[in-house]
Amino acid sequence: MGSADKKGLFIVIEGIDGTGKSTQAKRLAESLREQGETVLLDREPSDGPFGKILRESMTAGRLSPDEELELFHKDRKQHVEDVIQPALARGEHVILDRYYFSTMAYQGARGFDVAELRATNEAFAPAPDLLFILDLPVDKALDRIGARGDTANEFEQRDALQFCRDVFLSVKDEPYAEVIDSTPSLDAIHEQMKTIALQKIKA
Ligand SMILES: Nc1ncnc2c1ncn2[C@@H]1O[C@H](COP(=O)(O)OP(=O)(O)O)[C@@H](O)[C@H]1O
Ligand SMILES: Cc1cn([C@H]2C[C@H](O)[C@@H](COP(=O)(O)OP(=O)(O)O)O2)c(=O)[nH]c1=O
Repeated sequence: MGSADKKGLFIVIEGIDGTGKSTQAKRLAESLREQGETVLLDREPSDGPFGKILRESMTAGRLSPDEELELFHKDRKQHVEDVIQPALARGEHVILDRYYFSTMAYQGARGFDVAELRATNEAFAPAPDLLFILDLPVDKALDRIGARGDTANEFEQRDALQFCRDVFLSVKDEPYAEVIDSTPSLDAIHEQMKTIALQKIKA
């Protein structure tokens, strides 16, 4: 398949659990397709072999930090080479629900150096053209996913999610980053993201 004369737009949506990433990613893909755009909607961990092992580990029992990080990198390398870059080259827009900023956040929360994680990933994973950072106070996000567990777990979970929220916000000054306050309604947020994405596509 030859490459298109214009590369697709690489759009990434990040944020802590419960900020609305999956919901908004689907809505945005639908809206862009209604505008006649060709869109690949995807996620990380991916549906590839390494991503499957990672997803299984989320219910079967978390892997060690080192094993988990290695798998996220293997998953992303394969995902970038086999899925993301070929789609962009065909002129398709890619909307990705989580990317290496989640590695910086969640594996950073497990003790890895955030700047090092960023450098390692950017050595093989292209920066997005547009990064939506969905932002919400941790307690509101937890309410949305009904994840108010027992107090011990909750405090630990809240601390980790606050760390993740701060990591996502740490890249807000990048030219490709847009922080989206995720307090308003689903529809209001969708309209905001659709407007920004269409402006970039038409530019
Ligand atoms: N802006 C919003 N207002 C109210 N509820 C929301 C909003 N965005 C998402 N939700 C709800 O919060 C929950 C988590 O949404 P989801 O898209 O799965 O978040 P994420 O993928 O970031 O974990 C879902 O029940 C969804 O309907
Ligand atoms: C992409 C990525 C996800 N994750 C974590 C975040 C999520 O808790 C988990 C699975 O992602 P996801 O399916 O998006 O979970 P949720 O819908 O609950 O947000 O994987 C990492 O730890 N590192 C990464 O690099």
